[in-house]
Amino acid sequence: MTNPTSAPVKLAIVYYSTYGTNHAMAQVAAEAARAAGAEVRLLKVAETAPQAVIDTQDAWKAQQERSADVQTATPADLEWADAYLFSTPTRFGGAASQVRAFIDTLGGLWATGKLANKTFSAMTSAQNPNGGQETTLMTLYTTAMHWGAILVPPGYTDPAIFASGGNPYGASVTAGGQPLSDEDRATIAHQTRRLIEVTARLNR
Ligand SMILES: Cc1cc2nc3c(=O)[nH]c(=O)nc-3n(C[C@H](O)[C@H](O)[C@H](O)COP(=O)(O)O)c2cc1C
Repeated sequence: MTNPTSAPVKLAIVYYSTYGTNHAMAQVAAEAARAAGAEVRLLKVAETAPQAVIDTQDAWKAQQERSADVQTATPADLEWADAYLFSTPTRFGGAASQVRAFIDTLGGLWATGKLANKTFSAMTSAQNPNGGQETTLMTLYTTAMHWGAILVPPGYTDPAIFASGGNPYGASVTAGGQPLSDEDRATIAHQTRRLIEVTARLNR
């Protein structure tokens, strides 16, 4: 557990979600992080798809409305935080371009060393159980290494990971429009608590 006498860990949860899966994953993480004593900013990245395209899909439009009140991530949020948890749909084996577009705004922070020594963990979802979750997570961890981040993947540090597909790189939901399973929720909560705990130790 985190040390109650130290300052709370500041966690930025940064996600993109077209249909709601990664939004739900981010919400589970936020709940777990707050329960672990962290100060949390739950942040979506800006949409980059044209509204005319979004309007052709009811499910995409519905998710846009559900997340209307969620703050949009800015570089200042990453400067504020000392821990980052990213969550993105898998797109052809990589992160959604909306997430990459946000990452591409971070050059200034990187150049001034403001992304260094932050902790970093990542989650994803894909339509298929072997649809590229691991490669997506690796692309995000590769980016975090360029920042000088301290990677905090879950590994096999909790039985919940085995029950939800056994991905040691990060929570990986098989997305079919269904609500998150209890197993997925437990894995996300564990990954988040571990990120908070490791960050708290570093902060001490
Ligand atoms: C352009 C595009 C590419 C995708 N590529 C993959 C893929 O490579 N493998 C896979 O299993 N699912 C793929 N999917 C399905 C998404 O991963 C799935 O819709 C997403 O995980 C749902 O997350 P969300 O509800 O947060 O949007 C793709 C979807 C889109 C729109």
